[in-house]
Parts: sequence; C-alpha cells; structure tokens
Amino acid sequence: MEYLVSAEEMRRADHCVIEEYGVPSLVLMERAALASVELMEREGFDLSRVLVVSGSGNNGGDGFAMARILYLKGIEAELWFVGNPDHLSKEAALQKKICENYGMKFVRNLPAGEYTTIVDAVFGSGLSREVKGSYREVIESINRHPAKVFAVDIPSGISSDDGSVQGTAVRAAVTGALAFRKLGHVLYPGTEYAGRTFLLDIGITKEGFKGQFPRVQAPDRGIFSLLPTRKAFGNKGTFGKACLMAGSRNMAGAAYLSGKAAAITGTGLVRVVTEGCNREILQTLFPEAVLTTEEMLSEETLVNALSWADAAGIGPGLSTGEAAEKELACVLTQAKIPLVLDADALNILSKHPDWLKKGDTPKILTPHMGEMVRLSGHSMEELKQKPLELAAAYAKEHEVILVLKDARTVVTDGERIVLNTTGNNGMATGGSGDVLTGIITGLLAQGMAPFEAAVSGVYLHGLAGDRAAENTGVRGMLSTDLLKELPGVLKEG
Ligand SMILES: NC(=O)C1=CN([C@@H]2O[C@H](COP(=O)(O)OP(=O)(O)OC[C@H]3O[C@@H](n4cnc5c(N)ncnc54)[C@H](O)[C@@H]3O)[C@@H](O)[C@H]2O)[C@@H](O)CC1
Ligand SMILES: Nc1ncnc2c1ncn2[C@@H]1O[C@H](COP(=O)(O)OP(=O)(O)O)[C@@H](O)[C@H]1O
Ligand SMILES: [K+]
Repeated sequence: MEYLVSAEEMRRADHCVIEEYGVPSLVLMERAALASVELMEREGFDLSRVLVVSGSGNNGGDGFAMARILYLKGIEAELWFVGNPDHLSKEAALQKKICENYGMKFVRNLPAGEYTTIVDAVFGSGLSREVKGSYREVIESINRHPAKVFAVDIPSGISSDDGSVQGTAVRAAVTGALAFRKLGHVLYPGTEYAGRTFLLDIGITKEGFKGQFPRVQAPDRGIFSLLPTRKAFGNKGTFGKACLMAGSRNMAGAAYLSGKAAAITGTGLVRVVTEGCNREILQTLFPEAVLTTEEMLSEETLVNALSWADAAGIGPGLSTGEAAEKELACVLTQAKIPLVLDADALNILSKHPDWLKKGDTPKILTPHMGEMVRLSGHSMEELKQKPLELAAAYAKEHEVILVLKDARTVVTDGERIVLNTTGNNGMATGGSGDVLTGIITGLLAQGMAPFEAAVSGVYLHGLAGDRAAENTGVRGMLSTDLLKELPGVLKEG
C-alpha cells in the first residue's frame, strides 16, 4: 500500500532525512526541481516561454531551482517572486540569489497571454492558513491565464491534510507530488485542482518515518497478492460458501447483483436467501446460485443458511419492514461467521443502534454518506469535512470495520485507515453498492481476514468501475457492467 501523508507527517520525514540522516536540504531541493522539470517535459508542456511563480518558503525554493534548470537548458524562463522577502526560507533565499546571479529576468505581474507554461511554486505543504490579499490575487491571475499550469508538490491553496480549498487555489493541469502523495492530492476537491498527479522520488523514503508510519494508506496493485490463492486440487467446497440475504418484493435486482458479484469473485458456492416472489427471476438470471426462498423467512431457515455459509452479506434491497427487522435481528444474534451489513440492514440499525452489540462475529458495515448520517448522527457537512476521523471514531466505538462509501471510500477498523483511489463517478448508479457487498462477502467466504477483504473488495470494485468507464463510458455504465468487468480485473492480478 502507498502512504498518503499529512503536512505534519511530511515535515517529520523531511526533518528526519535532513537533520538525522544528514542529507542536505539543497540536495533534496535540486532533486525535486530536476524531477519536476523532467515531468513537465514528459507531459508535453510547451516550454517556449515559462513563468515560475515563487513564494518565500521551500516550495518557492523548488520553483527558483526549476527556473534556473530551465534557463540553463536555453529555455526562456522568467520569475515572479510573490512572497514576503523578509520571510524567505534559507534555501529559497539562496535559490533566488542564484537566479539573480545568473541575471535571470524577474517580472512584477502576470501579463495576459505571454507565457505558454506557468509553474506554481507559491505554497506547498507549508500552507498554514487561508489565502488572502495579494496572494489571492496572484492565484486568481494564474487561474485566469491561458498557459498550462504545473504545480510543484501541491497546487497552492490546497490543504495537504484534507484537500480543502483554503480561500482560493491554483487549478493545475499536472502536479508533481514530492516524495509522497499528500491526503490533499487524493481527497476532493484537492484531487481535481491537482489535475494529473505524478509521484516524484526526491530521496525521502519511508525510512524517514523511523518506524512511526503515516496514519493513512491507499491500496495499490499489491492488493492482488492478498487475494485468496486457488489450490489446483480445490473444489467448490474449499473455495468458500457465501450467503447473500438480499432483495424483497420489487427488489430482485439487489439479490442478483450482490449474489453474482460474490460468485464471480471466486466463491465456490453462493446461496441467495430472499422472498419467494423473487425465485423465478433469480433462477433465470443467476442459475449458478443456490436459492432459499420463503414468503416469510423463518428463524430456522435463516439459522440453517448461516450455518451452511462461511460468510454472509445482508441488506441490499432487503426493505425495512417488520419481517426485515426480524431477519436482521436473527442474523446478528445467531451468526457465527463474518458479516457484511449494507443498505437496508444499516437503515434498520439506525433505528436500533444497540443491535450492533448482538453477537461477537466480525462485522463490516458499508454505508454510503447518507446511510452514515443516519447511523452516526453526524450531519452530512461534518462527515464531508472529516470523513477519515469520523469513520475511524465510529469503527473504534462500535468495534466494527467501516467502509464509508463516497467518491473516495474510507475503510477503517478504528486504528488502520485506508483511502481508496480507484473508481469514478460512473459508479454513482443504482446497484453498484450491492455489487460491493457481494465482492466483500465473497472474499470473506474464501477465508480472507475481514479488514483485508474490505480493503481489497473496495479496491477491486473501483477497478471494475474504471474498466467499465474505459469500455462503456461513465454516462452509460450500469452496475451490471461492474459484474462484466470484474473477472477481467481479477485476471490482472
Ligand atoms: N528541504 C525540505 O524540507 C524540502 C521541501 N520541499 C518543498 O518545500 C515545501 C514546503 O516548504 P515550506 O515548509 O517552507 O512551506 P511552503 O513553501 O509551502 O510555504 C510556507 C511559507 O508560506 C507562508 N504561508 C503559509 N500559508 C500562507 C498563506 N495562506 N498566506 C500567506 N503565506 C502563507 C508560511 O508562513 C511560509 O513562509 C514542499 O511543499 C516542497 O515543495 C522540497 O524542496 C523538498 C525538500
Ligand atoms: N464519484 C464517484 N467516484 C468513485 N466512486 C463512486 C462515485 N460515486 C459512487 N461511487 C461508488 O459507487 C458505489 C455506490 O454505492 P451505493 O451508494 O451503496 O449504491 P447502491 O445503493 O445503488 O447500490 C460506492 O462503492 C461508491 O464508493
Ligand atoms: K505549489
């Protein structure tokens, strides 16, 4: 997994590499500048005429060094120093002096239309307050200019900690994230301001954390190595049994989507437990499933289904009526296997929060933001502002694994926090959460540990969404497209 760092965690790693390991700060800055120039070239920036806009901190220092590197390559690179000369960092002051010594051109404003590329080196991870006054005007003038913008480290005005816009922020086409991606590169709206983001190695590595690692990680292709191995001599019994308690009258699709997702994630056997009215449609759509259908599911039927399974998912399309309430209460009390609770199971839980204490099997809750508002009592605004903190606090308090679904889904057990970066807005379509429930239940049934199953499920679900976006497009894609793409995604590993 990849570390996503806060400004403070980045400062700690910088400090350790410079002060404890003894790598001179200017060496890191030179590497940052060289890697940034190389990235601009690789990304096809038109370097006919470049303006580097530098502030007084080390982000500005990176900018001065980039301007000098471009200038010495024969590129027409000019500088606009917009910082406070009395607050120049030692390194920025030196880099500025070097540019002056070379006789480079400094400008005092941003004439419209004269530059092909603007380098934004006003603020980096040291942004500490809202952008106001002349800085605000500088950033707005960069945004008005037609030149393509390259942001050094992070667009100026974006908080490294949460991706928020601190008053105003530069809209970049490309951002070169130095050493680690900050949370602000990944969280909205920062991620949109950053444009295409590339990670640049400048010599600060995880050794800089000295064992005290950042709190948040993002899953990457390493996830594939966690997936259940398939023994050549395995059979459908050894590849796990998943039970999906889903669907109700007029909601057969939820049972289909979640059940099928569990099956195509590699689960040996899938049982769908649902209302009798869904029998025929499920037999037609999903003949691979074992069905348990009754008009009113009895406790005995539910207990039998649970004792057959290695993992169960409950909630998609379940409805919230009395029968569904009884079903959930029974599952929470009787289950001795890991559970995934989604959709209507969560809506019922919002009315009976003490039910989470029933039973002692691992539980994965997969609310979207609306469901989380009802479950947690926090407002949408609070959740949007602090999704990581509030998700972790909820998971810790209720001793569950929480998958808080949004454009950037958070998975946490209260200690570990994972922020997923796969997926796209095409997945904001009915039933895509049902597919996720099925994937996670399937991974659990195959023996994955609950936290790993939740993280891997969210990652794979997002990748299936990304393949669907490529092949079908975000407007036209449906939840069934996720089912279509998932086998190919699993084959990539
Ligand atoms: N030696 C190092 O530590 C390295 C730092 N690097 C660069 O240094 C950056 C961090 O440098 P700094 O910590 O100096 O911080 P920044 O350069 O991001 O900015 C800090 C400066 O801006 C001021 N400031 C912050 N918010 C402001 C606001 N809203 N309005 C007006 N002024 C504001 C601060 O008082 C300070 O003077 C990174 O983003 C990266 O680009 C890289 O050069 C790699 C090595
Ligand atoms: N803009 C987006 N970017 C990435 N993923 C998204 C976006 N919008 C929705 N998703 C994902 O799509 C899924 C939607 O789930 P959910 O809201 O439960 O749908 P449903 O209830 O219709 O099944 C979640 O996994 C969510 O993270
Ligand atoms: K910047």
